[in-house]
Amino acid sequence: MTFFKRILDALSPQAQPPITPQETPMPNPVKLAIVYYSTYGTNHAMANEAADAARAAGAEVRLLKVQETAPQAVIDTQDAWKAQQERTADVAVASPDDLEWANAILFSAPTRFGGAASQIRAFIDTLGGLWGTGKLADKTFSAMTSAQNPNGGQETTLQTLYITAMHWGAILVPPGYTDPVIFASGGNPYGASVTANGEPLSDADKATIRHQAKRLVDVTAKLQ
Ligand SMILES: Cc1cc2nc3c(=O)[nH]c(=O)nc-3n(C[C@H](O)[C@H](O)[C@H](O)COP(=O)(O)O)c2cc1C
Repeated sequence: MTFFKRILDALSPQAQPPITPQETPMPNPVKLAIVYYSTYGTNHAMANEAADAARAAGAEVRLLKVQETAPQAVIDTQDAWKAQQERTADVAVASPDDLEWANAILFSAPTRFGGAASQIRAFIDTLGGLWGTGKLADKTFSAMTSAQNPNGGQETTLQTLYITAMHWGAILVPPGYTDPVIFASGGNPYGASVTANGEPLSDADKATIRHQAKRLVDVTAKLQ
């Protein structure tokens, strides 16, 4: 084989296997921790949708539920709550180590009387050690919520989660009005805000959640 033939062979299309986007590993993938609490399944579905979109955007994702704090005897009195607990028995429970690992964080929590469910606040209250050693600073952060009513307190829930993230020194990445899908799902610029009515997520809600998750990954990648 001549020298030139060897060069031509090496450059021929057959010598180079086609590279598909799935096969191209990101050199430095965004590490996203999606931390949710869900009594009945809405925020779990939101977290799943966000995880799917974030992975499609190239992120390495940990999908994590927070530890339930309600007594089992109380959960057992509600079939829907118990069913959700059983459905998600295999989902890993979030720990401070997961937030230390992540460089992007997405919270999803139900609205309770205008604030985030106490289960997610209880997880937040375990983060003092990380915060105290500066390990929560400089991570990107975004938040999602649901409430039974269209104006049942979603905005205050998201704002209080963002206030917490500001105490960490996080970089807030709300969706704002960066895409028309935000308007179609109610127009909340702070984050995806589902009206929890027992129905599956609407296409408009899914589109907003996917946009928010992808934007979080894209902005984090630019900052890396
Ligand atoms: C104790 C409690 C307080 C709630 N407070 C509100 C509220 O202030 N406004 C509202 O619209 N829905 C309220 N809800 C409804 C929850 O927001 C709803 O159940 C939740 O968004 C469903 O999310 P999940 O399916 O992920 O649990 C409340 C529910 C509970 C159990």
